[in-house]
Amino acid sequence: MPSEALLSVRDLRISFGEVEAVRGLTFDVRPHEVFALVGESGAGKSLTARALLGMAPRDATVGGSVRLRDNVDLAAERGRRITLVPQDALSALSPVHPVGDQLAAAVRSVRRLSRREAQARAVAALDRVGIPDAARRARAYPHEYSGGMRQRAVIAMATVNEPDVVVADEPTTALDEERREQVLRVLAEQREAVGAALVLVTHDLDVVRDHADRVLVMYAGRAAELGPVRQVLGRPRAPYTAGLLASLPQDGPRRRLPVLGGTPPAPDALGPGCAFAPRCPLATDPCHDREPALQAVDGRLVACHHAADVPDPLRKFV
Ligand SMILES: Nc1ncnc2c1ncn2[C@@H]1O[C@H](COP(=O)(O)OP(=O)(O)OP(=O)(O)O)[C@@H](O)[C@H]1O
Repeated sequence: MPSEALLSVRDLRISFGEVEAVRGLTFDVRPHEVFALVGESGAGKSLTARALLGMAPRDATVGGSVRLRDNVDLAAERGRRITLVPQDALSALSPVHPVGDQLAAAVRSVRRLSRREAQARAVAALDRVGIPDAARRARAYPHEYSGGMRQRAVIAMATVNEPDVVVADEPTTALDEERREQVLRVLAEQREAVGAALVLVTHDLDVVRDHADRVLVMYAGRAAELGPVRQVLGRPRAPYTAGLLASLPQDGPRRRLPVLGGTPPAPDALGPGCAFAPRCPLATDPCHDREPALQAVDGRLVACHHAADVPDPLRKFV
């Protein structure tokens, strides 16, 4: 896998007034990889994902930098070299235009093509994502699509212009389990077909394990652990990652053990120490006093004073 970064994020900070919700993230997204952002609700995943597209909320102050290779302007490349698959497909589609017209408009926004040519590309894109009878369905409106079909249409929209990076923000949250798998499969197929990298935002470690190459585990707006999925999930070095892993079902997809007690802190209630310390079984005095820096341990980066002591999660934390 080429190591030159496609997208470089340096010391990304996103704040609302005095409150910092994303607190200094640094990472690269490499060509063709699937890079997962994982963490509990409120960790800052969506804010980070949006910042990658230059789409932070209006009232947010954004510090640090996000750069695409070649140093091009992110906002200008949104929809072209970097695209979004949002959580809620309806929000990405206009209710007043047929789906095919919306795709054709996306095509014509970056290529000089006739309406007919763009429409043909739109139908082909819908066909590729598995919309049955695509030529007819292209003339239908979003409300005439099922939830799974809408999400696939949004994937078609995000990949039709063959971007370098697709950012998918919890693309399957609104779907039932069967459709979830279908949509993830379609997303993987389309990403491969156009040769894009994928930034996949999820709170689900099963999805990370099955679909991602590298993972950034976020906690309270910071990186807890960052590295190849096999290393990070195979032998976590951040107690937070270990706790998340131990919460995975042991004998069936529906059972989640309540291993990680407590809830993440609100961004306006952080103390001087490690944000995870109040929930961490390994926490000692230094953890409450000073935030750990990211350090390289065992082929990944970890922010933990006890990175070297984190036990096998499934023995110790359950
Ligand atoms: N517009 C906003 N104004 C103020 N605070 C915000 C705003 N948007 C997000 N936040 C805060 O920033 C933090 C991170 O939010 P974000 O949506 O990125 O979390 P997340 O990890 O994506 O969670 P979820 O899985 O629930 O979507 C949260 O505490 C949230 O309350």
